[in-house]
Amino acid sequence: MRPAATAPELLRNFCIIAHIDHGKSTLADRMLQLTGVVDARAMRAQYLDRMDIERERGITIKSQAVRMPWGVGADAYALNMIDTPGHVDFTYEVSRSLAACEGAVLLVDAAQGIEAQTLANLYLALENDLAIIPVLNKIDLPAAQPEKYAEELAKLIGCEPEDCLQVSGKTGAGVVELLDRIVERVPPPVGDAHAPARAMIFDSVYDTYRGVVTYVRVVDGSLNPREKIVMMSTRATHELLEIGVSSPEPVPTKGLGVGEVGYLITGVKDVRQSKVGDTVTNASKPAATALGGYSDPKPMVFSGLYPIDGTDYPILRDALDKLKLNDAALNYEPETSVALGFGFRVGFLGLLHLEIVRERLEREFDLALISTAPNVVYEVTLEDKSVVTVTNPSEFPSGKIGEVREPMVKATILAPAEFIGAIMELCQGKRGELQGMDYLSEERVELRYVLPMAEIVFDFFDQLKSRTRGYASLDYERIGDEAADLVKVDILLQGETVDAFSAIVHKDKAYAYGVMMTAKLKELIPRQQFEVPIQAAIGARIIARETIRAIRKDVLAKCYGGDISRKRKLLEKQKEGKKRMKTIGRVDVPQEAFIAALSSDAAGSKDAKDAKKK
Ligand SMILES: Nc1nc2c(ncn2[C@@H]2O[C@H](COP(=O)(O)OP(=O)(O)OP(=O)(O)O)[C@@H](O)[C@H]2O)c(=O)[nH]1
Repeated sequence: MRPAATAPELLRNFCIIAHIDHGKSTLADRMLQLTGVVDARAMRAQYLDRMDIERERGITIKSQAVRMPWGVGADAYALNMIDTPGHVDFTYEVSRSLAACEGAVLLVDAAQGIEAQTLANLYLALENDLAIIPVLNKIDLPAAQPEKYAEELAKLIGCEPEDCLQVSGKTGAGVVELLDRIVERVPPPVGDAHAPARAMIFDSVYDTYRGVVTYVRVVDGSLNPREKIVMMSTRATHELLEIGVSSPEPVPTKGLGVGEVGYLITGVKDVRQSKVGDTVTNASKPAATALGGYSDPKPMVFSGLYPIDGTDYPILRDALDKLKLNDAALNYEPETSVALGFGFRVGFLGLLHLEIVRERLEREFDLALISTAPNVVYEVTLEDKSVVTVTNPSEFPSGKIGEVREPMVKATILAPAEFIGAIMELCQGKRGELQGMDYLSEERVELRYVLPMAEIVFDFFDQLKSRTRGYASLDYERIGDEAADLVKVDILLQGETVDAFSAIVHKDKAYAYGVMMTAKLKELIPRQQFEVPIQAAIGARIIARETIRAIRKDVLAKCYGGDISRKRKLLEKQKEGKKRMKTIGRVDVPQEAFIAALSSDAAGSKDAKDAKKK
C-alpha cells in the first residue's frame, strides 16, 4: 500500500553542511545504514553521489533527498536528509537545499578544524534560520583533536564546547546519538495544511527513463497524484504522473503534505521546465504568491569549446543538447574561430562546472576537445553611452570606450597564521583589497578580500594552495561589478589577429601577457619558408614582438635522380601533413600549437597539467 502523508510533528528536515572532504557523504551513508534504509551489503560507497564523476572526484554536485525512519521512545519519526553540494560554484543550489530544511548538521573534520566552506555554509544556514547542530567528525583519526576544535566551533556559533557531538562516519561512533539529537533539536516543519499548495523545488534531475525528476519540499497545503500543477515562475501546467519519497529508491505515495520532502514526475523532458527555486502550486486552486528566493542561474565564466577534429562538430552539438537536459545552468551558442574552426561559446557557473562539463563531454561522448582560456563577463560602455556585454574577448568593441566594468567577488580565505604574508602578497598581485582579518583561534586566521573575479578564474586557487602548502581554504561570492582599467590584447601572426588568443586584461598586466604569449608561440610554431612576426597589440599599438626566422624547406631535395613517382609521393605526404595545419594568413600553424598555447594559459584548470604531462 502507498504510504500516506506523515504528520508534521513527526517530521524532521535537515541537511549536512561541511567543507569539502570533511566526510559528509560517509556520514550520510552511515545514517542510511543505521536507520535500516540500506543494508550494509547493498550499500554502494557514497550512495547519494550518483554520477560517476562525482564518485571519482569525491565531490557532491547534485543534491538529493532521502527519507529515513527513526524511532525515539514510542514515536516513529521520519527524517528527511537533504544532501547539499559542497562547492562554491553551486552556492545557489546549496541555498535552495538549505531553504528546504529546518536544521543543519555542521560537520567539521576533527583533524582539520573550520575551513572556508564551513563558514560560508554556516552563514547560509543562519540566513535561512536553521537550527545548527555542531558535530566533529573523524574522531577515529590519530590526528584528531576534538577538544581543540570543539572550542573553535563553540566560539564560532556561540555554544558550549560540550554541545559539540563527536562522531566518526567511518566507524559509526556517535552516529546514533546524532540521529537522536536531530529529532530533539531540529524543529518540526510548520505550514498551513488548508491553504493552496506551495512547494519549493530544490533540485531537478534528468533521468533517461522517467524524464525530469523534481525534488520538492511542501510548505503549505498538499500535492496529490494525477492532479494538475503549475510552475509559478513560468505559469506552465503539468499533470502529476507520480509523486513519492526517496528511501533512497523512489517509493510512490498517496501525496505529500505540509513539511514533507519528496519527488514529482510530470513527464517534463528538460530541467529548464522545472527550475530550482521555483514554487509548485495546484492548478485548480493556485496560491497567490510564490515562495521567495527564486533566481535564474547565471553563467559567470565563459569559454570556447572546439572539437579537435572538426568533423566532430555535430557530435559536440548533440552532446551539449543532451547535457542541457540535466543542467539548467549550462548555456551555449555556436561560435566560429579563425584558428579553431566551428565550436561553441559556453557559459558556466564557475571553473569546476567548466571542468565537469568538459570531462563529461569527453568521457560520455568520446570527444576530444580544446577549450579557450576561461573569461568572465564584461560590461563595456561606449562613449555614445550604449552598453555592450562581452562574453568573448574577441568581441571586445574597438570603438571609443567610456568605461569597462568587471565582476567582483568577496573572498574568504582561512589559513594558519604563518601564511598571512604569503596570502596577502598573492591577493595584492591579483588586484585584491583587504577588507578585514580575524583570528578564529591563536593560529588560524580568516582574511576577507574583494577581488576581481577574472583574477580568481585563472590560477588563483592553485597558487593559494601552493603558497600555503595546501593549508588554506577559499570561498567566494559575487558582489556586483566595478569599473577597471581593462584593455584587450590581441595576438597577431604576420599581421593577422588570431582570435583564440585575444584576452581582456588589466592595463598593468597587458605587457606581461603580450610578452608571455609571443614568446610561447615562438616556441610552438615551426619555422616557415618566410619570416613570421608574432606581435601583441592593444588596438593599433604593438606592445611585444618576436620573430620566427625563415627556413627554406625543399621536400624534393631528398630526391636524387629523376624518380617522378617518388617525387609525387613526397609532395602528397606534405599535403597530408598540411591538413592538420591551420592557416593564419600565410602561416601554417599545427593544431598542437594552439592546444599547447591555450592549455598552459588556462592554468589552474586540468589542461595545464595535462599539457605538461604530454
Ligand atoms: N578516518 C576517517 N575518515 C573518514 C571519515 N569520514 C570520511 N572519511 C574519509 O574522508 C574522505 C572524504 O569523505 P567524504 O565523505 O567523501 O567527504 P565529503 O565531505 O562528502 O566530500 P564532498 O562530497 O566533496 O563534500 C574520504 O576519504 C573518507 O573515507 C571518518 O569518520 N574517519
